[in-house]
Amino acid sequence: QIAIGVKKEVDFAGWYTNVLLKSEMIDYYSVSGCYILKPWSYTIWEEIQTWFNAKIKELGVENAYFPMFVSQKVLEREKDHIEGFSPEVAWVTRAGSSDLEEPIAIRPTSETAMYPYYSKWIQSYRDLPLKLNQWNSVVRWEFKNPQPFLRTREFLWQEGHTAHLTKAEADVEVRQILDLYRRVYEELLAVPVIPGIKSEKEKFAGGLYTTTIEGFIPTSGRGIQAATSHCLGQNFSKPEMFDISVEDPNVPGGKTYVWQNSWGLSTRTIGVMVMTHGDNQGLVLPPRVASIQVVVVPCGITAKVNKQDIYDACDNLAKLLRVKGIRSRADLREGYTPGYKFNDWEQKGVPLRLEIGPQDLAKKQTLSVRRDTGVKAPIPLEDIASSVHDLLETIQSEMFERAKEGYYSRVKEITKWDDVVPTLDSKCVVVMPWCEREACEDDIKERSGRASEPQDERAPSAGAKSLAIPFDQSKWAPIEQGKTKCPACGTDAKRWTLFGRSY
Ligand SMILES: O=C1CCCN[C@@H]1CCCn1cnc2cc(F)c(F)cc2c1=O
Ligand SMILES: [Mg+2]
Repeated sequence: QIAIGVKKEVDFAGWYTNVLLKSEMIDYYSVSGCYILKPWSYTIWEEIQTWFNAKIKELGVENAYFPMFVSQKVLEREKDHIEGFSPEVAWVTRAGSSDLEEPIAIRPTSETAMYPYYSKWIQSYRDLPLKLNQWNSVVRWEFKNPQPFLRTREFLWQEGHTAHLTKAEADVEVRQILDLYRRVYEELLAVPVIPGIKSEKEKFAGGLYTTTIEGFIPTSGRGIQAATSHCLGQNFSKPEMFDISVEDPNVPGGKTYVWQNSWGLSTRTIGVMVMTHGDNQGLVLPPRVASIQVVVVPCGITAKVNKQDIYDACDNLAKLLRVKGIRSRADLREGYTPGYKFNDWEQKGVPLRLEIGPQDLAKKQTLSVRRDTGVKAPIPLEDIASSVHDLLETIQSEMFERAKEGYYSRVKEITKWDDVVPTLDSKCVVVMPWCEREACEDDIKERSGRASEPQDERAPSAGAKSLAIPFDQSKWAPIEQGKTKCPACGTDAKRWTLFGRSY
């Protein structure tokens, strides 16, 4: 079987779907914009779920499940919350041959499904904080061209919805969750992200503020929103919305509306990981989430050697590693050459291959081959489990270091407008001292839409939008309030802000 067939840097979109198909992560599905998640990708989602579930339960979050159907009058409770989104809402209008009395929406997110019941359940401040999460799928009938994991009409995610007595409590939790999201990317997927706050234009309009972790795909030079954690303020608890209030413990007879957060992380995680680490041989999996971390392959089988000895050695090695908690398999398939097997497992992104041939057996060693760098090194079978464990740790951290370099080397500090479009056209993101005025952001999007040199009209490069105002401003020179000017509009700059083309 040929390798991926297209090169990552030549045809990124084609490379991406080929990698997903040849590694058996997905299969296409008969409804457009939907994909089948096969075990090779679903096991990654399970790994993320296991880790994240344990962490949110430490924060006192409990899992629950709300129905996927939302009645029209509930979904459209607050016109302005929903109006921008209504084209994406999918509706059930018929059952069998009979039309429904009134259409029922399939949840695109669950605020409107959940909050009428938050109102019913939360009566006293003793009922706070209420912290529920659900693992489910949501449907958004997007019309932009779909991309597996990144933009699909149904996707898996978790959505957390919490209610607090005070803003201070809500503010703390927003950041606790955002940091868990950062850790999912950086510690499990070896993908670097930049945490920050969204601009007024980019935030969730129904909320008070949106915090985000921003990823970056060097091959396309585009930013990508990796996960979000919103403070909704009292926007959804106020009387004209869902009326979620408790008697105020500090004001006798007083009533206070609860402060809410909502936060989400989706299977977009998997797409970002594939794009970040994949190469022209296919998928490259971070060991931490690989369902098979080590594959052991018998080599050098000829008529002259005792095949069974080699097979037994491979089988025993794989078993020994499994006993030590390393997810390993021996590939003892008959009728396939070692080379065929190498290619197979390289396409599937298995982080480490161990070869055993007659010479290896004689020298009591195995030849290790790293998927991320291709580096080969003999390892003594003595103490093999701890050697392999250490090597997998090294692979994980070096994948992360390389991805960090790929991201941060493409974040360009800009203080003059003329450098913005050329920076975007060179597949980098801009970080600039920005005024944070919404009119300025609209202007930047407009002015950065046209590339600096005439481009193929069919694919005019989309304008830049603000990605995040990083929480950590210490990476750049302090902005002198009242002195440093916004390169786009010349008014006083407030904070360094990331701008870029994005998914
Ligand atoms: O982003 C999150 C995290 C998890 C919980 N929800 C929040 C806000 C979701 C914002 N959003 C995002 N997309 C939507 C699409 C729709 F079709 C629709 F009716 C509503 C929405 C919508 O409210
Ligand atoms: Mg959307």
